[in-house]
Amino acid sequence: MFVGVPREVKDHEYRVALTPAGAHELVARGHDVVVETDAGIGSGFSDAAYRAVGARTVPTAEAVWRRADLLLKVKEPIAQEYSLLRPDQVLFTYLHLAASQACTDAVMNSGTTAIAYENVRGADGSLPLLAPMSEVAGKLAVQAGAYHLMAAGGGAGVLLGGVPGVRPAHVVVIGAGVSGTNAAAVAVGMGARVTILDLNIARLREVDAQFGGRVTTVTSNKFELERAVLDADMVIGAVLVPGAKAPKLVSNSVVARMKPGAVVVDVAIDQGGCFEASRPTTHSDPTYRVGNVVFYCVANMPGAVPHTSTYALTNATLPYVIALADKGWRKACAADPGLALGLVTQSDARGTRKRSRDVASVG
Ligand SMILES: NC(=O)C1=CN([C@@H]2O[C@H](COP(=O)(O)OP(=O)(O)OC[C@H]3O[C@@H](n4cnc5c(N)ncnc54)[C@H](O)[C@@H]3O)[C@@H](O)[C@H]2O)C=CC1
Ligand SMILES: CC(=O)C(=O)O
Ligand SMILES: [Mg+2]
Repeated sequence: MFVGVPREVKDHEYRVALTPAGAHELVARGHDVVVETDAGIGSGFSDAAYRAVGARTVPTAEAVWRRADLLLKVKEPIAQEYSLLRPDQVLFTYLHLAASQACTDAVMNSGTTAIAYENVRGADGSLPLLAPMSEVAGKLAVQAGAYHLMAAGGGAGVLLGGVPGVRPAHVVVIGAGVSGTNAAAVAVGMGARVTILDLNIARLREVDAQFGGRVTTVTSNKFELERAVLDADMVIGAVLVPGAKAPKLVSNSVVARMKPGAVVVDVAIDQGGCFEASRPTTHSDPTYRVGNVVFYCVANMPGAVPHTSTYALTNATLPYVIALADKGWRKACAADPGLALGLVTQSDARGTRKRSRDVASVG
């Protein structure tokens, strides 16, 4: 099978979907690997490193998309890539269709068979291809939020950990899943006072045990959410309803009453964000203000630390890539129902059909 890896084109996106080690594995199994020139450079992999393991490098994205039976990406296709989507190809990448009608239309109309990383499930119901990037984004959320909480970063000028005699910042995390608990760990490590909210009490029990009482856990409801957000110096949005748009949990009227100079980091922005005022931003221009509150809503946060993120992502994706390349998507999905859950569009004799699960969630 021809496996293609184009260079990522989203703003400041330096990850790549396959490492030279992954290419080596595929070539050893008899597959042809085609990588766009400089696709790996942002993650520290030269073209020569890919060629050394038997992959070919080609100068244009068009050449990769044209040849590949299995097209590996990191981020969803953006407008300049829509015309490259085609039938008779399997696209394996993050898609986040619930947040983008334009991308949904492009993928559906192209006739491609698309499998979304973020929808693939492990046997235990976990999200094995989302988790590594949620770990990265959760940790980065506090790092980015702490920067923007400084006066020069647009925030109130509060040091996360405080100093003896001065209160630390209050960091509120909405969602106690993978990104939320990783954010809490870094915030605790930096000396902040941390509150974490979730609907899932069993999950809060685990978090309480994990942090030995160092984090305040609160069952999420409108009243408690408002109370926590109004007292926060930093709020991290880390909720997920898999396959659906993020629920809008914090209204503009609550934001208007937040502390001046508070910072919101809405990690859940790739599913639409959990604040009414959230809209996607880029690493080039990561923040905007809503009244006196700074919003940071970068939809590809892990792209900023590609030397970490590319390894973390491809460690998780490679077994699935191998299954898709060795067996083809139909047999691979039949053998692994968790992979089949990632299938969002499929090409058949009558054209592409959209799976109903995601149709419902496009808002
Ligand atoms: N911006 C970026 O660069 C990145 C964004 N993400 C996104 O971060 C979000 C979170 O992902 P994970 O942490 O992996 O999800 P997760 O599934 O591990 O955790 C989500 C948590 O949210 C909770 N939740 C759902 N609805 C809630 C509500 N109404 N109130 C309170 N809690 C609620 C769930 O019970 C769960 O514990 C996803 O949208 C994911 O795509 C992930 C990586 C990078
Ligand atoms: C999960 C995701 O969208 C990212 O890593 O950019
Ligand atoms: Mg994203």
